Amino acid sequence: MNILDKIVIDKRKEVDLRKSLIPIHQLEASILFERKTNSLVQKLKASTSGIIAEHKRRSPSKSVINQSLNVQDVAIGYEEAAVCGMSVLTDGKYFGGSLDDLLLARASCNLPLLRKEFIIDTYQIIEAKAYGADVILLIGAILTREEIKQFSELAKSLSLDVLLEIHNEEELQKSIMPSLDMLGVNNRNLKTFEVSLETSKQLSQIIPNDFVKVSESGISSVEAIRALQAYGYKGFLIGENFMKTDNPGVSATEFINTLES
Ligand SMILES: O=C(O)c1ccccc1NCC(=O)[C@H](O)[C@H](O)COP(=O)(O)O
Repeated sequence: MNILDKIVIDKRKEVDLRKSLIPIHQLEASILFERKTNSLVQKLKASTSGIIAEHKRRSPSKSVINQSLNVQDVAIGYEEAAVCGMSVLTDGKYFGGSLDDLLLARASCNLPLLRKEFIIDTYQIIEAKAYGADVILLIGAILTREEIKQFSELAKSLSLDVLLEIHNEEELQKSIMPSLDMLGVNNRNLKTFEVSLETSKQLSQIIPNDFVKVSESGISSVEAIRALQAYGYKGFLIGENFMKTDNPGVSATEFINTLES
């Protein structure tokens, strides 16, 4: 069983519990649910750097990355760095995140916020909007085509952007549909945890140009971004490289300054 299978088994239990504690109508009545969202895809299209900076305390591949920072400071730092958007991991068991992290990030910055989660139920999309997200992630490896359609259409009806993540051609062919905004190629092999930017380079040729292309995971240098830009990538999701430092905002600022110089 790979790590995604394990995560999904736990996630189903977690979502069932959350549903029994907070009914959907309560989420829909929250102040944030009605707010106007901020589009990540528009920011990426207009940007020369395309950085989506992640808040990530730990992960299955790296265990501890940084447990000593608070999410508000990280969000403020990323906004000062002028990143295009912030990704907030909300999974607790494997990544040490929470929906409170999303709420605190929302209260601390005006960046487009991606709820980085293993979405397996429409309930989590309603939650994403109610806790301040502008974008949801859908993972091709854990969803059927019917689920991707249902989930992405619900997200669009709530004015949320949709980032669909793939690891290979099969997931891409299964998932392509007009209700997606961005196609993200994850460079991390979830069986071995090895990262290879070749995955993004190889899959770029078969991603239709209607979608903004995002490269995810294992990006730690400006040279890597320049190489990926040549393959049509407009977005770059970076977690560990910023979060392993004492000040992720400063690290992102230096990175973007180098990239744009
Ligand atoms: O990061 C992991 O170990 C991981 C394991 C299993 C499923 C997902 C995982 N990561 C989620 C992500 O997509 C990354 O946090 C994101 O792309 C940033 O990656 P990085 O820059 O390498 O921290």
